[in-house]
Amino acid sequence: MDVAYKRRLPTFSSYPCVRDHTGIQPDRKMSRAAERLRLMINHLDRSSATISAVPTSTQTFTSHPQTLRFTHDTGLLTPEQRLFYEENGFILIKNLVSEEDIDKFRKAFERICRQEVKIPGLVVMRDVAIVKSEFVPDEKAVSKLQDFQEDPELFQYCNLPQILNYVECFTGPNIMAMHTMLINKPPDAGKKTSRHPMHQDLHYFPFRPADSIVCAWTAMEKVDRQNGCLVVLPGTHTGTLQEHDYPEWEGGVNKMYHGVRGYDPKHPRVHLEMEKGDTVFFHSLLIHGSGMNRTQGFRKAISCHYASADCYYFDVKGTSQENIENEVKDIANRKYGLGEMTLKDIWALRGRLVQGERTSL
Ligand SMILES: CC(C)CC(=O)SCCNC(=O)CCNC(=O)[C@H](O)C(C)(C)COP(=O)(O)OP(=O)(O)OC[C@H]1O[C@@H](n2cnc3c(N)ncnc32)[C@H](O)[C@@H]1OP(=O)(O)O
Ligand SMILES: Nc1ncnc2c1ncn2[C@@H]1O[C@H](COP(=O)(O)OP(=O)(O)OP(=O)(O)O)[C@@H](O)[C@H]1O
Ligand SMILES: O=C(O)CCC(=O)C(=O)O
Ligand SMILES: [Fe+2]
Ligand SMILES: [Mg+2]
Repeated sequence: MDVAYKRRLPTFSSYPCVRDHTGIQPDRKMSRAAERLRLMINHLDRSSATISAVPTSTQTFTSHPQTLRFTHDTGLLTPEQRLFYEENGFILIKNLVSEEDIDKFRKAFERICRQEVKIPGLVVMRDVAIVKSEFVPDEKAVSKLQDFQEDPELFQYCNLPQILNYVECFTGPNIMAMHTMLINKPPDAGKKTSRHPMHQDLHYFPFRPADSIVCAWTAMEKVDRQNGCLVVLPGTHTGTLQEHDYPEWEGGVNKMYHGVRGYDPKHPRVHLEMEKGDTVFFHSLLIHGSGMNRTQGFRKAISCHYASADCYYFDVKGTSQENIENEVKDIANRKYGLGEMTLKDIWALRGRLVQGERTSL
């Protein structure tokens, strides 16, 4: 862990993830402070939980009221886990997706790469470093799949009950799967194009509120600093959406891989090293990216962005998101001849209800 981040951490001694920054040990013994917090939270109203005292250490309590703004009480998250997400904007759950499921997703991915199946709406991306070379129908040519909502096997990921149980803690009970990806980060070809610049996913979404949008990202194999694990800037979910643009990287940047403008590489960051099946849930404003893949393997992860079905669309014209909208529109026009379709129509067609009622999105 970065030393700078360690210094920033609160002194709350039972703070989850402090020591290994990789996850919660659900069976870790709760401290007295956390137990008191749990009792307090139990007395609170579900939707507008307000706690009148928050432990800043095992001994002392501040008198400042704090609102639990980012999490819902569904009975699943422990008080420590809720506080962790509230403060950091992400939470890592170990061993959430089974080996069998992941192997099934991997096989489905390979069939798509070999072009044995054709999935409507699916986007197959190649890394910018190899995009001009001859195409071979092999997983080595594919850096990412996007929009697999019409693939019955891959889409099972978005419906996994153990994932949805966590998602509900951030979105509430009506849940839409809005955006799906299988990322196959290739071995870096020497130009660092396998990196994903630091960004906020909200930049891509024409719907709100930001607090009701969460990403589930599951490692399909061991991911570490060597093969380019996720890198997050803890606490940045409490800020606002920043301007995004292509980073000025000598070796080139992948299409639509915008990064936050003026990214400060000295900002404290946390590398999320994960085992196969571990899953991180993170807020749509959390600044994150991933480093280059220094191995010869293709680093695989599967993810879904969920939003509360109660979210609403808005017109991004005149906002910082206009640049990405123009790129998306350009591509959609070239591919499908967009015609009268708006960005909102495209998202509404792509989104799938996975729990509860489709109230708005
Ligand atoms: C929260 C979430 C949304 C965050 C993110 O996912 S950030 C990244 C989002 N990225 C995307 O949505 C990218 C989606 N990708 C795509 O739509 C496609 O892969 C395309 C970039 C349009 C390429 O489509 P494809 O069917 O392969 O079309 P073509 O082979 O005719 O290529 C069209 C022009 O695009 C270029 N291209 C293809 N792949 C890349 C690349 N990786 N980086 C940079 N440029 C690329 C390609 O060279 C071609 O350019 P020209 O020859 O027309 O100049
Ligand atoms: N100018 C930039 N704009 C946006 N994001 C950037 C910029 N420079 C680097 N990043 C991102 O910062 C993160 C860390 O970059 P780096 O290449 O150092 O990753 P790393 O290899 O995981 O770290 P390390 O080399 O310390 O192991 C990556 O997500 C990278 O894409
Ligand atoms: O898997 C990764 O490298 C991160 C991908 C990501 O953050 C994204 O596509 O939005
Ligand atoms: Fe992202
Ligand atoms: Mg580095």
